[in-house]
Parts: sequence; structure tokens; C-alpha cells
Amino acid sequence: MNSRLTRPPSSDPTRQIAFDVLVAVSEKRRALEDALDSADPADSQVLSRDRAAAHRLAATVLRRMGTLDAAVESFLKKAPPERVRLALLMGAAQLLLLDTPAHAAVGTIVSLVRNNKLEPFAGLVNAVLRRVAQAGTAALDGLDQARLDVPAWLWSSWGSDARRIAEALGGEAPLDLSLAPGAAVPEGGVVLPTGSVRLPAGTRVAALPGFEQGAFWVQDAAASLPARLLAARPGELIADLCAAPGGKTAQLAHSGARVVAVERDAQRLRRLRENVARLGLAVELVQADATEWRPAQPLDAVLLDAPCSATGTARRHPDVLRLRRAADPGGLSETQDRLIEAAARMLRPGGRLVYAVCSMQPEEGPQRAAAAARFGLRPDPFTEAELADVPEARTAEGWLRTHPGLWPERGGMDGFFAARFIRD
Ligand SMILES: C[S@@+](CC[C@H](N)C(=O)[O-])C[C@H]1O[C@@H](n2cnc3c(N)ncnc32)[C@H](O)[C@@H]1O
Repeated sequence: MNSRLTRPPSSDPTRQIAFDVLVAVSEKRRALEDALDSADPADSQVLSRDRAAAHRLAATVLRRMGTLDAAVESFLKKAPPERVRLALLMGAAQLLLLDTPAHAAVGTIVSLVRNNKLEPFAGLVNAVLRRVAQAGTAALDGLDQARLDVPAWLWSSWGSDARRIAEALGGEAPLDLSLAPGAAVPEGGVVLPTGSVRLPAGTRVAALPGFEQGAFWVQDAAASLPARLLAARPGELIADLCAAPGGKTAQLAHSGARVVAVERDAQRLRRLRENVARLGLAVELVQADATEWRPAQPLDAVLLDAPCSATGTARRHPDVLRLRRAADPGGLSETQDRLIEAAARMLRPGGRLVYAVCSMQPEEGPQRAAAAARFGLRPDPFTEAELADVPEARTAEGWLRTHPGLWPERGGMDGFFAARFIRD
């Protein structure tokens, strides 16, 4: 990405940023948002509109990579170098998925290739993209797009839900908000059965009236369920472990509980602090490793939103589909167990723990819940009444398991797992 700083400002910042971001994800294995944040910091000419368009283009390539690869491959004799491939996928995404006129899509990607020291491939890129443009959406005929866009290991890990999940991952996620008690529903928002408010994908949250005043915060409908299922009561002493950016902290604080939010990462803690301040909440913030931190007195309840592979957020963060490896979810089990054990020690006898992950991987969800008995934790399944607004998310064991394929008519939801326990 540093080479970006030595180039003259691009006449096509949207595609240049999208390309830089895709290169960073592919070659440096950086997350999409991080790569976007550091793309072109010195270029004040870049408008937020260009950045938003670059984000959309890069995210589309990451989300639909298998399909785009298959569409382009049929016009290639051999695999091109990685950066040329990424440029081709950008062109194909514009032509086949984003309705960019053919002359604009082909010409701009050929210029992009020339401006990025890939001049020898300009002819090839021009020829392939012209053929993709000629074929139009017929280039997608016969492709099992949902299957192609999800890596095989993820597909098989999702069992019989795989197709529904993969189909839901193909589109952009809406913007979901959690409202402070008594706050008005922002214009255009639809109230979901769970109480979250849904606005169309691409809505700029900071521009909505009430944002500065702390009337709401961004939180996927599924992400709002674990804190609700902890059923915090006024005056209870509760720790929110692994708390930033603070969506669940806000829910707990609004319930009237005394909340300590524990976050290890300094930068993320700053974001948590800003969010808590904007929302006007009284929360004790602690920078600490939750496996080592101990409360001053035993707690009534703990919410543990553990670090995980985050495959449940792939709609919003399609880089997850490209960056995660099959070994990743199992690799975090030990950390997740250590956090569960630490949480169990913080509780008074009879105290409650909700363990949650934004993951759809069995190693991080049901398998961790099954292991929790080792730490003196007794399962306390969610009742049908507690999940009456999303009955399809209640598992046979009484745990919560959501995925993007649920609520297809409403625009889906993120993947989450949650289980509740009582300390013996
Ligand atoms: C899934 S995110 C939490 C999202 C948050 N609960 C919310 O609802 O907005 C996980 C967070 O855990 C933090 N984290 C990871 N390991 C930790 C540890 N051992 N102690 C404290 N925080 C940790 C990460 O920095 C990250 O901010």
C-alpha cells in the first residue's frame, strides 16, 4: 500500500482505492476495513463518496469472488498474475453485478492496469473484459453462484444450512440500529420483531437525526439477542467482557444494571469510550485481559462476547470469506475456554453467564457450550417464550443460533451463537 503514496493522485480514485484494498487483503491478508482506512491517507482530493464507492466495489469482488473467477476464467488461457486477476475481477464485477456501462468498466480497468505497473497485461485485460461485456449476464448462466462464492471448508461446516447462508451472503447487509429507551424510530426505519430498527444498506448512520444525541447505536438484529438473553435487572452488578465497540454494553447499561466493560485493546477501548459518551451511559471502563481481570466483588451476571472467527459477520465483512482458514475456529477454542473459565470465577453462586460468538462454526459455539460444564457452569437453556420473536433461532439444546439465511423476506441477520449458564 505504501507504493500508493509515491504515485501521483489518481484520476480515478474509486477504482484505485478498491484495487489497493483488494491487493492488501490478498497479499497482506489485511481486513477490508483496515485496508480501506489506511488507503490513500495523504490524498485530500479523495471524497467520502469515492471511498464509499471503492468500498462497495472491493466488497462486491470479495463477496462474489468465486462466481467472478468462474466468469472470467472461461476467457483466459492461463491464470494471470494475482494483481491482474484482481483487476479483471473488478472489471467483471462492474460489468456483471454493478451495472456499470461497458465502455466505462473496460476502459477504466485497462487504465488502472497501466497505472499500476501492469502495462504488459493491458491488452489481455482489454480483450477479456470486452468478451465478458459481450457475454453480459449470460457469462453467469449455469454457474452455481452460491456454492462458488463460499470456500469449501466453510460450506461443509454449515451443514444443511449452507445453501441458505451462502445465498444470503450474496447481497449487501442492511443497517440495523438498537434504540435507546423512548427514542423515536428514524425516518424510513422498519421495526423488526426483535425490536431492532432496519434501514436500507448504505444508509449513513452518522447523518441520521438523533445520532449525536445518542438515540441509537449500530447493532445487527442478531447481535442484540445475547445481551437481551442475559435479562439484566436494575442494580445488578454485571461485567461485559470483550466489550468494544460496545453495542452490548449499551444494552446492559440501559437496563439499569451497574456495568463494568472490560476490553483488552487500547484502540478499541477508545472507540468504546466514545460510544459510551455519545450514548450518555454510566459504565465503568477497564482496559484489561479478561482472562486475568478480577472484579472487586462477585458478580450477578457476565456477558462474554468472545473473540472468534467472526464468520457470522461475513455479510458485512466479506473479507472474512477470503481470510479465514479451516484451522482458525478450532485454534481459538482454547482462548474461548479460558475466557469462559475466567467468567465463571467472577460469578457469585447462582450468577448467570451468557457466552456469545459472532461465529457460525460449531467449534466456537455448541462445542464450547458443551465444554463449559468443566468450569462449574450448569446449562440454563433459553425458553421458547424468550425466543418467541425468532423461534427458528432456538436450537434443540435451547441455545441461540442465528445465520444470514434467517428472515430472508426481511433481509437476513448476522450469524450468532449464544448459550446461558448458571454458576453452581
Ligand atoms: C466480538 S468483539 C466484541 C463486540 C462487543 N461485545 C460488542 O457487542 O460491541 C471482541 C472484542 O474482544 C476483545 N478481546 C479479545 N480478547 C480479549 C481478552 N482476552 N480480554 C479482553 N478483551 C478481549 C477484542 O479486542 C474485541 O474488541
